[in-house]
Amino acid sequence: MVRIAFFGPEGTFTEQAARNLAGADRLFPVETIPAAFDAVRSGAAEGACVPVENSVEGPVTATLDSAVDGDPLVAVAEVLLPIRFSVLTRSDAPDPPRTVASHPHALAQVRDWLGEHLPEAQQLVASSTAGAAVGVVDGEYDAAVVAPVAAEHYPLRVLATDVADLADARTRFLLLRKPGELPEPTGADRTSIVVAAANRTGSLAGLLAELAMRGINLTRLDARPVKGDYGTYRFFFDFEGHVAEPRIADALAALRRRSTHVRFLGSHPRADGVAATLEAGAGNDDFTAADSWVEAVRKGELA
Ligand SMILES: O=C(O)C(=O)Cc1ccccc1
Repeated sequence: MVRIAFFGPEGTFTEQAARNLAGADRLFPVETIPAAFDAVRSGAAEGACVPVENSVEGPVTATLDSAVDGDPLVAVAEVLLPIRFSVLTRSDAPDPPRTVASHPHALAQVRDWLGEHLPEAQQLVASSTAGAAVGVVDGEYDAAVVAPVAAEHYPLRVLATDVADLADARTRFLLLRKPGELPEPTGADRTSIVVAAANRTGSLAGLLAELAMRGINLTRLDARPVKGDYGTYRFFFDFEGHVAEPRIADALAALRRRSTHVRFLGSHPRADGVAATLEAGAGNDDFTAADSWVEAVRKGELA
């Protein structure tokens, strides 16, 4: 049976995302995001579900760092979840709670709500939202900010539901596998890569120009420091399109010529189904026709 590791424990938003992507039967929790990657790398799981970015806090840095730190994995699917929180407490905890714990991305998304409703509670960082719920059960914290589904997993009292500072907060999650057959292009795809840019004038601009010239629309750009090499960065690019399409393949080849450190992180359908923007001359047929023209020139058939 295909087993899918998710960033747990049970009751995280990532579990909800993994259910949407792969069904509920074959999932198992691991404690950290790097452990989810390692489960696939070691063969303990065939896939892993991890959060990658949210609309309030931005990138999930543990996911970006895990994508470059070991053997390559690729994203084959994604899901976008609207994020609203519940706040859970133990029935014998102080009222109001003196401490409230959660994943840092969750705390960032309920800062105003906590300021208004639990202004005295000390905010503590937990490994995940559900990890915070476990901490409340164990008496480590008084309250936890969690995914609504966590209330089904842990014997805790619901203090509040539907909590969110921003009404349309969303998080995007990825399903990762070892490199292999890629998902078919759909016309509404996303490609992800990570590139090491040299520390010299214009090197990032040069990488971006390769995409812009080919009419490729960027959907995300994040920088992460290269550990142990102060002042150097890797750049994570997400852009519209699939590596099976000539403009994307052409751009990847150009990036590869500019930087020997390019890692392909996957081409897969977008969860929001938004079709790729196609500039005039950047379609598959345009590339095929242009290649045929060059071929004819080479053969001396055209001038
Ligand atoms: O901790 C969780 O439940 C996660 O899956 C990570 C996360 C945290 C906050 C919002 C969305 C995802």
